[in-house]
Amino acid sequence: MEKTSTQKDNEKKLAAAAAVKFVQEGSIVGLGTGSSAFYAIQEIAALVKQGMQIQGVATSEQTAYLAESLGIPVLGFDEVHAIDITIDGADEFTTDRKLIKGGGGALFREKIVASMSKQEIIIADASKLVKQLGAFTIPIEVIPLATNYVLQELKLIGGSALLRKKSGHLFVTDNGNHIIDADFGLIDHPEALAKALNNIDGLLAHGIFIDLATKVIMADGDDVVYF
Ligand SMILES: O=C[C@H](O)[C@H](O)[C@H](O)COP(=O)(O)O
Repeated sequence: MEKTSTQKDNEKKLAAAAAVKFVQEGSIVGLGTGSSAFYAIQEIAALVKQGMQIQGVATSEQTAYLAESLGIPVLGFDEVHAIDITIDGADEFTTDRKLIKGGGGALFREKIVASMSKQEIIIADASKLVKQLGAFTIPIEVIPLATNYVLQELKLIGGSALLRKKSGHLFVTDNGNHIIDADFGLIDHPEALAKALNNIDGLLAHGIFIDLATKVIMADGDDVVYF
């Protein structure tokens, strides 16, 4: 039976609390984007209130605003060279920690932050666990002038692709770009697809994350499972 949104929220909260236990005094912490990361940010803010020295790096403008409003000092990308630990969500993950991210359109900054992080912890409710990636379409950030070219190239490699809209207008990312949601069906070879996508000019980033997550923490009911 499909869990209610309250049950899913409880799982997100539980996973977030488990992840925040890995945050240490003096850390630079990557702050994810989305409804799961929201709970981690609340927990991190509570640590800051208790006097723990933590500085954040935000994966989106929305997260930067939330973190600052909760009292977490936020550093700019130009102020950091490495991030100790990042806590972020995902749209899908497999037990070998391959992910699809970017449902909220924050994938580019999320990928940069993940790449800069010594530990990238993904938190998720149990609905995000899949045997094979691809039921969730792959978000792709595209430089606006290259949109038609990238749409054509995606078709050539077998994807059906749609430009994301929000309230009737093209979705614009924090970086001033657009998002294409590409459907390749269930993905047999995520590494090969990630490589093919990386080769398309004008495609800034895609939501397949491989070899970036060092841990996935999933809550299923009251149980916390580590991958
Ligand atoms: O762009 C958004 C991010 O990749 C999110 O981490 C992802 O969409 C999961 O979000 P949520 O925790 O709200 O399901």
